[in-house]
Amino acid sequence: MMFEISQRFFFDAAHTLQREIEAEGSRRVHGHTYHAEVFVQGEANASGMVMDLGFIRREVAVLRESLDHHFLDEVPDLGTPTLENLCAYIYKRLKPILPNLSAVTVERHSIGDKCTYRPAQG
Ligand SMILES: Nc1nc2c(c(=O)[nH]1)N=C([C@H](O)[C@H](O)COP(=O)(O)OP(=O)(O)OP(=O)(O)O)CN2
Ligand SMILES: [Zn+2]
Repeated sequence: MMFEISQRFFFDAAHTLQREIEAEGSRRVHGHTYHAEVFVQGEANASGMVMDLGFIRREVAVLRESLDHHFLDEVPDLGTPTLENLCAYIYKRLKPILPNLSAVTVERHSIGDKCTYRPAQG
């Protein structure tokens, strides 16, 4: 049987964003609380687990340090601090440690924005 387990976390960070609409506030330095979730797929092993969620939580905590209370415009390898690039950044950081990482979501609850990155199969 195939399962998908996940771990949620949040981080607070500042950024600027150049936009064609609603541009004024976005281009000034401002902050958000981002809510992220990482998903790992697989069969359950002899212990009845796809993977110990404690292991995922530990790796997420290390990754979180690179984002929480940071100015996202200056985070190396992130690029323009959009939800899309945050998903890609988290995926690229965790994939080598979590080979069965199947998706990453990042959202801003305050405004209802959400992005999901799920790599193409194959
Ligand atoms: N495809 C995307 N579109 C937009 C993104 C994105 O990441 N990907 N991001 C934004 C803005 O950052 C988002 O709408 C928030 O706007 P912002 O000016 O940063 O803040 P607000 O004051 O509008 O929201 P609060 O969270 O209430 O502060 C737009 N499009
Ligand atoms: Zn913003």
